Amino acid sequence: MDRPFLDLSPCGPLRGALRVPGDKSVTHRGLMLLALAEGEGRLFYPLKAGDTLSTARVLRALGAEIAEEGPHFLVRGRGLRLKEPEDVLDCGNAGTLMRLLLGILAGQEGLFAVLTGDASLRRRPMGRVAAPLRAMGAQLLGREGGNKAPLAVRGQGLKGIRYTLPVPSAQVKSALLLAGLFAEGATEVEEPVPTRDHTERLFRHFGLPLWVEGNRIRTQRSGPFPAKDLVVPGDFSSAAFFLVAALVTPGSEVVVEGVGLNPTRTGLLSVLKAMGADLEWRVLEGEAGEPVGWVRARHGPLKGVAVDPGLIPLMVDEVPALAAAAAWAEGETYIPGLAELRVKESDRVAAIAQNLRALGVEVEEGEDWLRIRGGGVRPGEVEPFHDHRIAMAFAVAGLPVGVRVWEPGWAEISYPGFFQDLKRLCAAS
Ligand SMILES: O=C(O)C1=C[C@@H](OP(=O)(O)O)[C@@H](O)[C@H](O)C1
Ligand SMILES: C=C(OP(=O)(O)O)C(=O)O
Repeated sequence: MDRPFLDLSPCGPLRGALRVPGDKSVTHRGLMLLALAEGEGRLFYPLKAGDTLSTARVLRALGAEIAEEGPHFLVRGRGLRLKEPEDVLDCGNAGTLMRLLLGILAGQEGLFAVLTGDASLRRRPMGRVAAPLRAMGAQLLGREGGNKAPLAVRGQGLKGIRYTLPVPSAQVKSALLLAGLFAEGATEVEEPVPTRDHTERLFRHFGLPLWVEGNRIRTQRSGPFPAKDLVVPGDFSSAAFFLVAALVTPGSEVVVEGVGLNPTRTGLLSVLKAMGADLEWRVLEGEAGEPVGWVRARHGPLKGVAVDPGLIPLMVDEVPALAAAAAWAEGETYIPGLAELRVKESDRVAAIAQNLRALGVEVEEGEDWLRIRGGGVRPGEVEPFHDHRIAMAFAVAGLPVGVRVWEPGWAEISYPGFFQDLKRLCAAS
C-alpha cells in the first residue's frame, strides 16, 4: 500500500506573524464543562482538530447539543445530567478526552457507557484514573483489570477522597476534580510537582467549587451552574513548532500572536532561553483566566544545556520540539525526567531518538532520558509513528535542509493546516 508523504524543500528564512489554532486542553475542558452547564454557552475560537472533534462527537452522544457557528461552537448543556449513550463512545486518539470523561461518567448515577479509542489510545495506561476513581466508589471494568480501553463504566454515587498524584499528570488531576463535582464530601488532589492548571482556571470561570492551597486542590459536589461563554487562546504547544523553526533557520523572525502563556505550559521558553535563544514575549490580556500574549523568535546560535527535570511537566508536549532545537545547538543537550513520554500517542523517547538518527544526529537514549549531540542535521526521512507532535517536531528539525515527512496527516490531530502555515511563513521570506 502506498503511504502518503510530504517533501519539504529547504526553507529560507521564516518571516511574519502567525496565529495558531485554539488550545487543545482548554477546548476539551470547555466543551465538557459547557456540556455539564445549564443553558447555552459559546466556545470562541476552539481547536477544531482530530482530538477535540472526538470530544464534540462523544459529548453529542451523551446528549449535549453542539452546533458550529463559523469558527466557534455553540453548546447547549445538560445541567449536570448526561444521557446514556446508545453506542460505544469512540475517543479516537485523545488521551485527555478518555481520562477526563471517565471522571465525569463515574459520577453519573445509573448511566452505562463503554469507551474505546484508536490503536494508540487502547495501548495507553488508564489505571492511573481507574484506581483513584474506584477509591471514590466508581464502577469500572476494562482490559488488564481496567488499565486499558475498551473500558466500561456504570455511574455511581461517589465519595470524595484525598489523593496524591503518583505521576505528574494534569489529566489524572482533572479526572478526579471533575468526579469530585458529583461526589459527597470534599475531593482533594495533591500534586508533588505542578502540572497544567486549566481545569482549575475553568472551575473558577464557571463558578464551580475550588480551593487551592499550595499544591493541594480541593473541590466538592456542585449544584447546577449556568453556561458562560469562553474564549480559547492559541495553543502554546502548537506555537512551539514555529518558535523552534525560526530559532534554527538562518535569517528567520517569527511572531506568534494571541497565544496562551499560562506559566504551567511555558517551560520550553525557559529552556530555550537557557540555550541562548533570541526570544521575547509579553502577556497582553487574560481570557477565561488564561494569560494570552505574543512570542517573538529570531534565529541565532543555540548551545546545549542540561534540562532541569522539574521543568518537564511544564513542557511535557514540547519535548519533541526541544529535541529539534537541540539537534541544531552547539554541544550536548541532556533531557531527563522523560518517563511519561513513553506512554503518550507513541513512545516519544524512542520516536525522538529514531528520528534524530534518521537526520544524522548522534543521540543516546536511556529509560527516561535523552542525550542529544547537536551541530545540525542532514536531509532525511521522518517517521511520525502515528503521533502528531513527532510529525511536526521533525518536519521542523529537517526544515533548514529539506526533509521527507511520512504520513503528514497525523499533524491534524492537533493542528489542521500546520504544513500550510509552515510553507506560508517560508514563502513570506
Ligand atoms: O490535561 C491535559 O490537557 C493534558 C495533559 C498532559 O497529559 P498528562 O496528564 O498525561 O501528563 C499532556 O501531555 C496532554 O497533551 C494534555
Ligand atoms: C499527549 C497528548 O495528548 P493526549 O494525552 O490528550 O492524547 C498531546 O497532545 O501531545
